Amino acid sequence: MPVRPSATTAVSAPGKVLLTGGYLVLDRQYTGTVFALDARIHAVVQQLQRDRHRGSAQSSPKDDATANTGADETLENHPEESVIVRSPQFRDAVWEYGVQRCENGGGVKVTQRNEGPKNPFVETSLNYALTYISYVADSQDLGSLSVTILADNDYYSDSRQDSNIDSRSRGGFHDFGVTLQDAHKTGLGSSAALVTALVSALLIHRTMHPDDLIVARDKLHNLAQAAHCAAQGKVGSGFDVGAAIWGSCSYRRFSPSILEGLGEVGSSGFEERLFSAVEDLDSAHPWDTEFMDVGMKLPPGMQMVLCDVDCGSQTPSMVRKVLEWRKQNKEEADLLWDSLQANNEKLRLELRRAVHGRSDPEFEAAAALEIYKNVRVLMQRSRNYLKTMTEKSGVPIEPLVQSELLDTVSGIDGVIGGVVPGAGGYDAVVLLIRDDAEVIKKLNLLFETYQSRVEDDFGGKIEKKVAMLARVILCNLLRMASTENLSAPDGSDSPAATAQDNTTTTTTTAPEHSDVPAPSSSSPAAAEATQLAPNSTESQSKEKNDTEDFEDKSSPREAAASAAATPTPDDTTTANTTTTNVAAEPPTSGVEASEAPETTTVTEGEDAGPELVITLLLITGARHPFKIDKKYLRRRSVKVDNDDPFNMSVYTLKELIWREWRAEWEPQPSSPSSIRLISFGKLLDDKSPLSESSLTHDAPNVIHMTVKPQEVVDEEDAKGGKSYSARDRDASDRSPGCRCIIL
Ligand SMILES: Nc1ncnc2c1ncn2[C@@H]1O[C@H](COP(=O)(O)OP(=O)(O)O)[C@@H](O)[C@H]1O
Ligand SMILES: C[C@@](O)(CCOP(=O)(O)OP(=O)(O)O)CC(=O)O
Repeated sequence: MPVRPSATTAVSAPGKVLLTGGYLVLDRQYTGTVFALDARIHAVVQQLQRDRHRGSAQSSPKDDATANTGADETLENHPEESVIVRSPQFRDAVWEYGVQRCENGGGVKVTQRNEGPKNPFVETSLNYALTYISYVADSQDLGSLSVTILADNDYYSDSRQDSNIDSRSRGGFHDFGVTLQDAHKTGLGSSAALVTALVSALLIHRTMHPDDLIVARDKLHNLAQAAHCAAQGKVGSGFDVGAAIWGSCSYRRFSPSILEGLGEVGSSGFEERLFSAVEDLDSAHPWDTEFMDVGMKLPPGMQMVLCDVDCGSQTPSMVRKVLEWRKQNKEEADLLWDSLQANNEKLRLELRRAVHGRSDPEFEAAAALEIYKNVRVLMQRSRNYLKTMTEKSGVPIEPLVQSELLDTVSGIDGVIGGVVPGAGGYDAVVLLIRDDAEVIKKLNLLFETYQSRVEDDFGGKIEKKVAMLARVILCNLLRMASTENLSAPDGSDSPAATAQDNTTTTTTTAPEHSDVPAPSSSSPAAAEATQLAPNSTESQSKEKNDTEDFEDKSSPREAAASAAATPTPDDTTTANTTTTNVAAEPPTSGVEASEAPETTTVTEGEDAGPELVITLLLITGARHPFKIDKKYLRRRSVKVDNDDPFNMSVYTLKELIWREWRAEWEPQPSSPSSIRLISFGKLLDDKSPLSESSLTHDAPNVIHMTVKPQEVVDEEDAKGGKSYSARDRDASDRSPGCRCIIL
């Protein structure tokens, strides 16, 4: 019996640090400033194959993940569908689920088969993602799946760090040597990144093509929020899931009512309610999350350092207590909340001023110094308000031991300021420092011998300090990469390693980007690439005018686009000391610098006329600016009414792009019609004039560009331009291949 290789989909999502806005952000009246970090959680989903002739399922030798898990993944033992989830960095971290469909539209529910502790975040993610998938897919055959979760090392304090320093510096995934329950979290938001990566991987695996991830971000956000909220007991604002999808931003939460009526998985009609929530179809409760200043970064010359104090705090119980106090002391609390919000906003704007100022050559050193001074003062004020909140609510938000630590580090030359991030407590402190190795050295020296001397007001203790880092990610633009980086600790026979094998195999068919596995030309994969965006789920999703709500007109999509330089996972694990540098600006993709916009000097006296400025964003993350005006058009003999580029059709724009194709991009397609342009989540239609799209005159317009693989074009041609729907396929029909998307 032939054994077919499995498809593999890998998605990773970043962790977060809520610099300011803890507790405030739970209320829609206020916002939180969140930075996405270079520590990521990766979810690798593999299809396990079913032998239809015998009615049983079978995994290929490469798929067989039983070797080091103790779980029996041979599907012959489980004729019904099953999902096996493993976290190979932890002991006994295997969850084996049977999959059932509930009556009366109750959705899909998984039931843990093996003994051992439950994992509510994994279980809820599976329930929500599989319910959604089975609802939108015509085929009811979900197939059986193997899922591997891998977390970048900074998510957990490693008690065996010294002995593992080599593996840390190698950047591999640690084997933490303990159960998940015994692992010490560092507060980077493991559950939010896990849920986001997992539901996204599952959805992409079964319902969409990776290219469509860009346009599906809202949907993935909604599903991840719903799943995380349910698993977490509905206490959070969702800023962590928001950052996992959109990256660093100023976040305003969604109205809780959006998810209130969802009910439990299994309850009658759950699948329809979930679908409606994910697709944003309920006009009475539209999604109203706001992501402002997306792609926010730190000023050049500034770094962010997270110091893990390895103690831990219970955020949900702290939240409950603070909210209770606020309820009982409304006036006083409102005053405090308003003052803190105003201060936090000032801090954000000051950082922003520094970012924009420093990139201007006219910006003077004196101005930079003034901004740093202001940042320091504002961070100190933020701390004062949090201290008041601590005293009033009786919750250890900034307890004395943390105050002592922050005061001590603030005394170091080069430390601009520090706060307790998020809910505060004994998790971590976050510092803004001068981007200088000397400062890091001094911090490391301090931490080596640091001893707390105060008696804590809540009885807490700092037993141990690990200064550890997270580089701030500008934003989390869709990225495709190979899963080669995803090798589980020592696990050559783990699913992650299997994914690597598959990738290697698959990438041999990839003509251009070694990190973008191309579909095999002989497989239906090529068809997958074209069919998904316009299908049911996408077309039903409500199109938002992103710019409307955003303070500085930087919509998630625009800003996602501007984050072309998002580091790939291999950039993310370079820590080689206990303190890692936080780069203020991640390395750029290298294309941008050499690509100055086309400049067009207009003859004196001649009006340059309307001008269309575009930043073309490639799937690799590279950006290319275009400025199209009268002169540009004339030089290329392109005739357009009134020489107005907005009167060009989308197809003419494609032709221009095609004519100016860059060698460093992916291979030039055989015709402009293979180019797909996406603006504000909408595929631009060839025939429409640009004036009918959402492009504006007064800002660079970010347009995402993807190229249809040649096999797709050939297949479409053969079929008279028609592609079949993803819904028409079932699990086993999916093509072999491997894809990895970094959110
Ligand atoms: N690597 C992992 N593999 C599987 N589940 C994980 C992993 N990391 C975290 N989780 C899940 O997330 C939970 C921690 O979530 P939570 O308490 O909200 O902490 P955090 O603040 O890190 O999000 C764990 O109990 C587990 O259910
Ligand atoms: C209190 C909060 O406003 C911020 C909590 O931030 P943390 O970064 O402390 O979150 P956890 O990783 O879940 O502990 C709650 C919220 O907004 O969800």
